[in-house]
Amino acid sequence: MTPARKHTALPKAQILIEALPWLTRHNGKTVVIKFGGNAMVDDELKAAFAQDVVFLRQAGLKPVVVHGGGPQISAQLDKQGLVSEFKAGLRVTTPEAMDVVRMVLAGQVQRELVGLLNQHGPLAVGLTGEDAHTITAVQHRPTIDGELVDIGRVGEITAIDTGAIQALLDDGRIPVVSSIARSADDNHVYNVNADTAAAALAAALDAETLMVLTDVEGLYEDWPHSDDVISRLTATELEKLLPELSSGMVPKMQGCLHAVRNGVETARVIDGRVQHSILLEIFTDEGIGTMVVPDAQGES
Ligand SMILES: Nc1ncnc2c1ncn2[C@@H]1O[C@H](COP(=O)(O)OP(=O)(O)O)[C@@H](O)[C@H]1O
Ligand SMILES: CC(=O)N[C@@H](CCC(=O)OP(=O)(O)O)C(=O)O
Repeated sequence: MTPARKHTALPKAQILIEALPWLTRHNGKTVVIKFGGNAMVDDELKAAFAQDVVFLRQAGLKPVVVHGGGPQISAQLDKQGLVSEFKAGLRVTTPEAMDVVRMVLAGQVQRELVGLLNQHGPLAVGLTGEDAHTITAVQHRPTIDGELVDIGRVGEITAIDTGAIQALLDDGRIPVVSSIARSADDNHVYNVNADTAAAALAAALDAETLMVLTDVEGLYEDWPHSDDVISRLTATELEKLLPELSSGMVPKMQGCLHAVRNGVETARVIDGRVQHSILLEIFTDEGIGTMVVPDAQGES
């Protein structure tokens, strides 16, 4: 090897070797990654996301992707002249809107991500929560100002069957899940918030990590007045903060709390607009977003 090649090879080898403790720690572990619709900013970012997920798979982890698509659904509803309204952070979903939600999530967003992942080999398989009874739900009726409100075909998860996802993982595949659920009697399909679906899947799969990629750096301490990110908080600290949160952060942080209270070791909210944020989060010390951890033993 010429001295010049040695010069460039050494730093590369050092970078690889620095990842060794993380590779060892995460080997064989399941990681649920939620890719938010707002984080799917452009084609380059989506391609980088696919590379990261494939990298995790080739490094011996078991990634499961759950994707969102809120802005993409809103754009399609708009195009079809259907009104789009959110109550308690959830989309009011009429039967016509449900058709659009299903078409956009399963037919467009999921297909695109599966296609990007499969540019690296026959790895990704798409499914919705309807497939193999993966996600079962009942109609969700949120309480707003003390009253139960009907927001249409929005689902509250009652059961998760991890069989199909587990079989795909055992076969070395990367499941890509759309957040649509079925009712137990199979007469209805439901629109489920993708953060909620990702958290429920992470808990049911006994995942090591839930990673939520969004369009902010993490959970801001005093949003929208300051951009100080809370880098780490325990389940109890997060629980106290929940009533103060608004809009898209509510299902995200509720999901993180559910995950760490149900066996997931860490739940993280990170900036999906930063290329390769997943790799930084998993393989380095430079965690860049908000990390939620279970309470220390004896604390609650
Ligand atoms: N405390 C907070 N910290 C950060 N973002 C917040 C906070 N409270 C509300 N938000 C809003 O939540 C949004 C992220 O949620 P959402 O729009 O549902 O994204 P996604 O499509 O990734 O699920 C942010 O863009 C921000 O506008
Ligand atoms: C019930 C409900 O609100 N469902 C969401 C499902 C998609 C989603 O959650 O996408 P993001 O993660 O990109 O926000 C919706 O209809 O927008």
